[in-house]
Amino acid sequence: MANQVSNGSNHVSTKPPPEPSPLRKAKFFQANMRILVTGGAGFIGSHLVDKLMQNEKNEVIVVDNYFTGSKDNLKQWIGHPRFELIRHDVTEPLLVEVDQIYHLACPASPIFYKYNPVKTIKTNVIGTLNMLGVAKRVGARILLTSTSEVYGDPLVHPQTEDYWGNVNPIGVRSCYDEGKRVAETLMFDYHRQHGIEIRIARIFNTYGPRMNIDDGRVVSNFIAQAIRDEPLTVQLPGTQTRSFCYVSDMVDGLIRLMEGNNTGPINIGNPGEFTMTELAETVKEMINPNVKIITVDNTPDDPRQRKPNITKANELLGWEPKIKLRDGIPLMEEDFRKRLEIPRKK
Ligand SMILES: NC(=O)c1ccc[n+]([C@@H]2O[C@H](COP(=O)([O-])OP(=O)(O)OC[C@H]3O[C@@H](n4cnc5c(N)ncnc54)[C@H](O)[C@@H]3O)[C@@H](O)[C@H]2O)c1
Ligand SMILES: O=c1ccn([C@@H]2O[C@H](COP(=O)(O)OP(=O)(O)O[C@H]3OC[C@@H](O)[C@H](O)[C@H]3O)[C@@H](O)[C@H]2O)c(=O)[nH]1
Repeated sequence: MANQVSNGSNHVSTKPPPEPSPLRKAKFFQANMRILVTGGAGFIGSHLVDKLMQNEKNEVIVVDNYFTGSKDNLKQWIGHPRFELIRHDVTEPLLVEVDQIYHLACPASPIFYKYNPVKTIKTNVIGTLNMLGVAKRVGARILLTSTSEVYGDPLVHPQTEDYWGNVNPIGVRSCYDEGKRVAETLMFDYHRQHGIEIRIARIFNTYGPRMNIDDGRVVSNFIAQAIRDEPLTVQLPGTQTRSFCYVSDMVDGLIRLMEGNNTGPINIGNPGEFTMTELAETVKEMINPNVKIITVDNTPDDPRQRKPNITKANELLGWEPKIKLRDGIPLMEEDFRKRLEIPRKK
């Protein structure tokens, strides 16, 4: 008889195996990895979302309160069947079922994180506790975007991950740097106490297209100033150094860390080190040789030097940055000119 299947016993079934749910054929059901990105409407977050969405097996949920981020950064994904955008503040509890969490939500520019310091520390502490709560409830792996600011004004140079830092606990930057240090502590306590799978990236200064034009960070400031024909404002003394990583390199490093087997903390940054005067001169030379460079007052506790040692990222993740500062600046200039509607002079 057709369709008869014997299982070796006396029982003979005439029924074919059940069809999978018709929902499985729907586009939104094909994902096999659901990923939460907090702060996904921001600068790094939106580039990370772009990369994650390129993989058809990923479904991405962004939560963001739009303090420094914007829906505009995600406009290409809004309405996509594998994408969801939720207006939500991470200081409030969240119930979602996900496999991975990239926890980025936190203002990153010193101007913005100092604007409401109590809110910044709540975001770092309560926000991270809430996201660890999600990870614990659903068994998700969670990656925290910590910062080179956990090294404070570093006395070890370049900075290695085993350096404990030199941080002012009561200064105007503490809401951010101490906030991130507590966030790292919470990550490790949840890991040790509850077995949560954690990943910690210590991100060094990152730049690229989509930064807010008036974000206040140095690369975006200098590029916007050069395009607008305004003096480049080097904060004194100008000899302080930073190391700048292009955003696509950063996103690559974050995904490698999430997918790999190491908890971190791992430095992710570009070791190319520049003084702020050198950066201003480079931007001037590349974008607007007629622009003036002026010096202005600095803010308290500005770190005097910063450069990542990336041996760990290299050995454990096979990662190293590819884009040099001189190759990244023109990519950012193009994006800023488009948004400012100021074309390059012929
Ligand atoms: N860009 C860098 O150079 C750098 C360096 C070190 C660490 N980081 C870290 O990387 C992450 C992303 O930085 P970025 O440069 O993209 O900054 P960003 O300000 O562009 O993005 C942060 C995002 O988080 C959102 N957000 C802030 N508070 C929130 C809250 N309470 N609830 C929900 N959403 C909230 C903002 O609206 C924004 O979309 C941050 O955690 C930052 O500390 C960045
Ligand atoms: O217009 C400006 C702005 C900034 N600066 C200088 O540029 C340097 C870098 O300042 P930024 O504001 O870009 O950034 P910072 O290095 O202070 O903090 C940064 O690094 C670590 C991250 O976690 C933070 O989120 C990020 O903003 C500082 O020495 C600052 O004094 C200028 O010289 N001119």
